[in-house]
Amino acid sequence: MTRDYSQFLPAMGTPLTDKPKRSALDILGWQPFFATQVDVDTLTEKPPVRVTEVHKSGANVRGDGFDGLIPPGLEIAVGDWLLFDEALPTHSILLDRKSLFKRRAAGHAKHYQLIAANVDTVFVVTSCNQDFNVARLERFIALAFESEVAPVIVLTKADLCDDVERYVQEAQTISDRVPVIAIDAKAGDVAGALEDWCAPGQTIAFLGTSGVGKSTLVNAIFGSEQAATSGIREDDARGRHTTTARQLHFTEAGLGVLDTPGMRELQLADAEAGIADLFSDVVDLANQCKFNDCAHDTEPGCKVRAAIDAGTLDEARLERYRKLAAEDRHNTETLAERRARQKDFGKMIKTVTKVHKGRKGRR
Ligand SMILES: Nc1nc2c(ncn2[C@@H]2O[C@H](COP(=O)(O)OP(=O)(O)OP(=O)(O)O)[C@@H](O)[C@H]2O)c(=O)[nH]1
Ligand SMILES: [Zn+2]
Repeated sequence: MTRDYSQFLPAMGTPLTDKPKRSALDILGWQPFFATQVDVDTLTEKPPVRVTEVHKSGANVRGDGFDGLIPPGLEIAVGDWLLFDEALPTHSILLDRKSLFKRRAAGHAKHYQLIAANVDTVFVVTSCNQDFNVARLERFIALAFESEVAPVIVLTKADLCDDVERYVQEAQTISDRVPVIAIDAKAGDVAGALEDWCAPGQTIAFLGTSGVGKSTLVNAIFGSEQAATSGIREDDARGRHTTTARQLHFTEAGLGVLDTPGMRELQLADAEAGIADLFSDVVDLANQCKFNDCAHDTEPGCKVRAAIDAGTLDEARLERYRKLAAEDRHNTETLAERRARQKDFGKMIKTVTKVHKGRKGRR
């Protein structure tokens, strides 16, 4: 008997070691973090779906063999995972988020707009030119830390710069937890440079000011697929208005790419933990100062000053930390809180003036 071994042999042109096939859910970014929140019975009853678009009129969700709209009513962000209740979609269960970008809603109340959930990596993009600004990079990185998303600094336009290494080195001083990549986003090997963070099942997003090359990077990642993707968006195949939609696109391999206008307007607010995380060296020193309310100015026993004098802490960095923390406090305060503080301050001034006058009178 002659057995047919051909099935064990690689077909022409395919690699010898075929990678295991990924499930539809894996390709949508299903990870152990989510799987451990569900038991098998629930999984079959309420299959997981990922939110790929959020509109005023509802959300688009995708799962294994499912791609459709659900009505509004759930507090969800693009990137969220739901245990889908097909009969009563608004009774779907929201799974715990790995990460969340949110934004202060307009108005005065402490209300948030959810921008994107379950992003794994955010590329903080700037260029090797006058756009490069350490304080701005720190702002974006503090935001990423606050949102529990791992940041990577991408320096574009390396092809137009004579001294790329200087930019790379300066970016590397920001945090030893943030990798730095310099690249020509237009003609370089973008997929290769970013591959460590772009495995199938991962979800990525981009932060950066206008013109630094975010779209160029996204186009490079999608390659020839992009034409089809943007074609659907522009034609608005389902007859909906999609310009302000928050969308999550997937490459054929299963990399989730978040393309949402809101990401570009992210403010620094409620980012105290993220800032403390990025400047943990300064915070640690400040905690060792002799006085709890040390202003790190001329106080005796100030560890921050001592570090500056010893050359282990950069004075400019301390100043940037102060500014960032102040910006965060300012944005975090509601208008009512600000008024109350100003009123308190006004009262204090009055009291101080009174006391002062009283003292004068006694003399
Ligand atoms: N030479 C060169 N040009 C680049 C590079 N990256 C981006 N560009 C160019 O810079 C311009 C702006 O790039 P975009 O990708 O549109 O920038 P963006 O960050 O998406 O800008 P917004 O959409 O306004 O937020 C385009 O003309 C790109 O071709 C690069 O690495 N090298
Ligand atoms: Zn101090």
